[in-house]
Amino acid sequence: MLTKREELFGGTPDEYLSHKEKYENSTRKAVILFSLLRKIQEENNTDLTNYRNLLSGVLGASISQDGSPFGLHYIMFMPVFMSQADEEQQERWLHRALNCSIIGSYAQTELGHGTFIRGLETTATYDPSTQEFVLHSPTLTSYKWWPGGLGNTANYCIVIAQLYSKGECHGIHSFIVQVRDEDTHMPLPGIKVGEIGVKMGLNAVNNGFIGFENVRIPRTNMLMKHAKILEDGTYVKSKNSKLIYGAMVFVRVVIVFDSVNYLAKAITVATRYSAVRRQSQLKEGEPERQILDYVTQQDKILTAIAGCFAMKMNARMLWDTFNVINDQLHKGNMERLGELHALACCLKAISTSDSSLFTARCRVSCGGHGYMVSSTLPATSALTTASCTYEGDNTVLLLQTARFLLKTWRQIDTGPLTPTVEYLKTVSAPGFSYKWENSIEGIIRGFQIVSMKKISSCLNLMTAKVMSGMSQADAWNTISIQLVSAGESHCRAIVISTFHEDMSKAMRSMSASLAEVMGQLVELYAVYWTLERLGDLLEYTSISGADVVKLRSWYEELLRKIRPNAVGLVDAFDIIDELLQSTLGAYDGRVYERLMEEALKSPLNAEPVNQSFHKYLKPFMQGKL
Ligand SMILES: CCCCCCCCCC(=O)SCCNC(=O)CCNC(=O)[C@H](O)C(C)(C)COP(=O)(O)OP(=O)(O)OC[C@H]1O[C@@H](n2cnc3c(N)ncnc32)[C@H](O)[C@@H]1OP(=O)(O)O
Ligand SMILES: Cc1cc2nc3c(=O)[nH]c(=O)nc-3n(C[C@H](O)[C@H](O)[C@H](O)COP(=O)(O)OP(=O)(O)OC[C@H]3O[C@@H](n4cnc5c(N)ncnc54)[C@H](O)[C@@H]3O)c2cc1C
Repeated sequence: MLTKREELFGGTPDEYLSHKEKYENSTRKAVILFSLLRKIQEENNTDLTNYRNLLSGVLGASISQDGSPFGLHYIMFMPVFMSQADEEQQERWLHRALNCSIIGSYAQTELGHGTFIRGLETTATYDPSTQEFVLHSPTLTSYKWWPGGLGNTANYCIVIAQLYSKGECHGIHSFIVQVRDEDTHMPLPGIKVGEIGVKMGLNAVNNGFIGFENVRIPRTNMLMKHAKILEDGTYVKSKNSKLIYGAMVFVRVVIVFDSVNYLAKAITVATRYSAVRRQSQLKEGEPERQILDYVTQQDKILTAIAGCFAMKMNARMLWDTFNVINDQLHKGNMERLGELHALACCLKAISTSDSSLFTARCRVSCGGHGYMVSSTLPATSALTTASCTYEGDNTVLLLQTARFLLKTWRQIDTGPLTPTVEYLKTVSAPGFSYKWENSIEGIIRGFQIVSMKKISSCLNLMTAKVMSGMSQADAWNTISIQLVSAGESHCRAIVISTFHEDMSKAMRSMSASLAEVMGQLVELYAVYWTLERLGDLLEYTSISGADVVKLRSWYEELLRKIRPNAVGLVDAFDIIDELLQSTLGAYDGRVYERLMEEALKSPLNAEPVNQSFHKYLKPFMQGKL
């Protein structure tokens, strides 16, 4: 009798399963895991606060490196319900979703549209004679494409469609639609649903497509917490049209935590392997060195560790900010919605692009063995690059942040600013003077000045172009590279200052030795990004060549100091081997034995001579083909 653990982590490695077998196996494992999660849920009432803990349980423990067919059910279907459905609808469906007696997905993106959601083509036309909506996919490009779990798993999904009533279009709204029979799982009439095929990664997520041929759903299937359609077809608008976007903000907040989880896996593998792997002699005649002793290796990996800790603290800040503002939104106070959207956008963009960049570095830092699927680094790389696209393409999200920053800058003199942007006022105040200094505080100030000057320069450029006769939209597009850069600089200033402030607070309750190591990570992160963004700092601050020389030695000194604690730092993530799923990163360090053990599991090693020898090779080599 297999234990739960063996059931979850045993069997043929996913990499040797067919696409279909991989899905079936991940569904089998998901059912085991989510039955356990369902038990946890039954012990606690689940609202948005502890919902995130539950969700990070889902994400952190998503046991297959290829994701899970139930992921979207937890990540979007339920949060959208909690934020967009009215009391009666939550009563009707939420409990069933929470105990997984229905499995949902979230269908927004279409073949033809992902970013520009106001351009979505799926329609929901209200028919007052039957008090129903008619859902329809008018074109091939209107087919929903990408929704996780929709291919073969979900029997319900939330569909985002253009709402028409009395001949008028009221824009995109959310609808709950049953897509498969709850008993037979057959697609319901008028519904064409399937799976989109093999992807670069996440091949257990079961991303699907769906098209509607005049499918009728009751009026009360429109999620009506904000906007409504009355029985006679009267449209009641939402207090704020942007509230429909709310779920995307929540998921972006979760993605920041998720990018930390993925990066923690990659650096655990790369760091442990770099402590085990010995290669080359530093001095003639000496034994070969641990590759972690090479400063170039430390440059790749220790900066990733610092980045992981930095983003973890910023994820917590974002979650706290989300909760504060979400409470205000529930009370009808929309004042900080724009700030929350801008913060969620830039932190989602920067956390995922950093995670993708550092994970790719971890892969190459492990040489050829880092290219083995059994190292888990290729799959983690495929995961992190996907996160730069889903829940909003990173470029587009940084432009959203820039849009908010320009609006803020235009109003800089009209009153106090909200917390995440009040530094703009400080560093632009008359009489504010600043001279570069090689210190954490000096670096934070420097990044804040760069951000402020970029935003100000973008606004001046936009104004000049519009004054010269260019349209607002063309001026925006012309300088959009600088707008993205302004969004990134703003985010980097926030990440460094949050890491420094929150870590300084945490260090007060640490032992002196631990506090020293944590302080070194903060310095390493700040100095690394200073050296990475030297161009901006030279353009907008008084940093000098002499400062840069000193920064470089400071950086190298930090790598030397952190090196002895590198393995201890990643062990602190405490990722069990079954979740790490890595021949290179397993806790026992038996790298070579594990590589060989995994290789022997390859079906190609089941027999000494593969059948292709007799069918192809031998006749070929004998000139008979
Ligand atoms: C956890 C990880 C596991 C894996 C899970 C994978 C899940 C993936 C699931 C998905 O991918 S679901 C699909 C996700 N799709 C997107 O994120 C689409 C991205 N596109 C957009 O969000 C919008 O199209 C975009 C913001 C880019 C532009 O929309 P609009 O053209 O309506 O906005 P516009 O730029 O004109 O701005 C209109 C106003 O809305 C505001 N706004 C836009 N999005 C908002 C938002 N989300 N929240 C609050 N406000 C928002 C914006 O700030 C602005 O306010 P102001 O007028 O006051 O300046
Ligand atoms: C693994 C994965 C899972 C997903 N899961 C889901 C899901 O469950 N449900 C769902 O609804 N969707 C899902 N998606 C879809 C995802 O949300 C979209 O892919 C994403 O929103 C980007 O849209 P797009 O693919 O149409 O890219 P596009 O918007 O076409 O972007 C392509 C390029 O155009 C650029 N671009 C687009 N608009 C602008 C602009 N205004 N200014 C400047 N540049 C621009 C982008 O920067 C990018 O470089 C998933 C995607 C992936 C990869």
